[in-house]
Amino acid sequence: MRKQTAMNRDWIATARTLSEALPYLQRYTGAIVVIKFGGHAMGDDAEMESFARDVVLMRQVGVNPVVVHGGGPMINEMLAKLGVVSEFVKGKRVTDAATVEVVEMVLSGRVNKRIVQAINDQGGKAVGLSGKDAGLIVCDQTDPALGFVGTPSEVNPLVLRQLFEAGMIPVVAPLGAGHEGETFNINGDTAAGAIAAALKADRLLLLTDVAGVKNAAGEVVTELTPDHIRKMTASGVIAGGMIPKTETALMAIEGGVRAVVILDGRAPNACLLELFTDHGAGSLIRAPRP
Ligand SMILES: Nc1ncnc2c1ncn2[C@@H]1O[C@H](COP(=O)(O)OP(=O)(O)O)[C@@H](O)[C@H]1O
Ligand SMILES: CC(=O)N[C@@H](CCC(=O)OP(=O)(O)O)C(=O)O
Repeated sequence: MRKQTAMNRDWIATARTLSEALPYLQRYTGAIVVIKFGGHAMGDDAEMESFARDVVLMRQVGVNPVVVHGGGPMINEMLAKLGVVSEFVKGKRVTDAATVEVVEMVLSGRVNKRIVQAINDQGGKAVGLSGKDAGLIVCDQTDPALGFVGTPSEVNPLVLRQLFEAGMIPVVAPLGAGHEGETFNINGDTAAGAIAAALKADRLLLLTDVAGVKNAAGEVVTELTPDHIRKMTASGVIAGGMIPKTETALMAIEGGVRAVVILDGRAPNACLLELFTDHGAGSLIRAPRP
């Protein structure tokens, strides 16, 4: 008789996880999942590789993933080398004409190409672009006090749909074009939300460096409604970089996205856990069920 060793018990658990994934794989076939990959979630090469594998696996099982990335820490690093200090107001960088040039160079150059390369190294076909390509994101100025910071006013996702049809994975840098030919710096969460709403995505995953949205006691809240978010923001429990994320979640849900999840992108296989297992991860935000 065959004995169950500790090792083959592990294999049985792995097989069970794969089998349990079936209903989720079926649910997400053909689904559009927009993933915001924040600068703080990018971490080291091993974390980047794990993220890229998850994205390639999603595509392999029939999901249409779109990666929209940030890169705030990488912009800070470059600005520091150039001796420029930048200020944030409610999570958005005050961006003058010289700063927007650095922002575009870092986001469309170093950060975008690192992600594209990581996905392609895992056997995916990633295509890097920014919101300025093919009229993807047209912006209005958010507030004159913030300089070249844009709020998406028009999103034309045709180029993304064409890339899906060709089996490719779009990787989008959060920049937009103004009506006068200006380049606008868009907060990565805002850009991801606008793209998710234009695509009426099934899921928007906002990957960051905390396990989810925390309450006043510091515990992660696993399910939130727009109303909870408004109360937690008014009381100051949601602050700093979490504000653009939760604002984005509200906007995306109003715009027709089915649900938004804020989760820790540094946790191994965070996206797969969220999409394909019973466990979920992070904080799920959706409109209350009628
Ligand atoms: N209620 C909250 N729950 C969780 N994080 C919060 C909350 N309020 C503020 N934060 C802060 O928001 C940060 C995430 O935003 P940010 O640093 O801009 O992330 P990213 O670079 O991934 O976009 C967290 O690291 C945390 O310090
Ligand atoms: C207007 C604005 O603040 N733009 C952001 C764009 C990058 C970003 O959003 O990066 P993370 O997601 O890594 O924070 C910035 O300049 O830092």
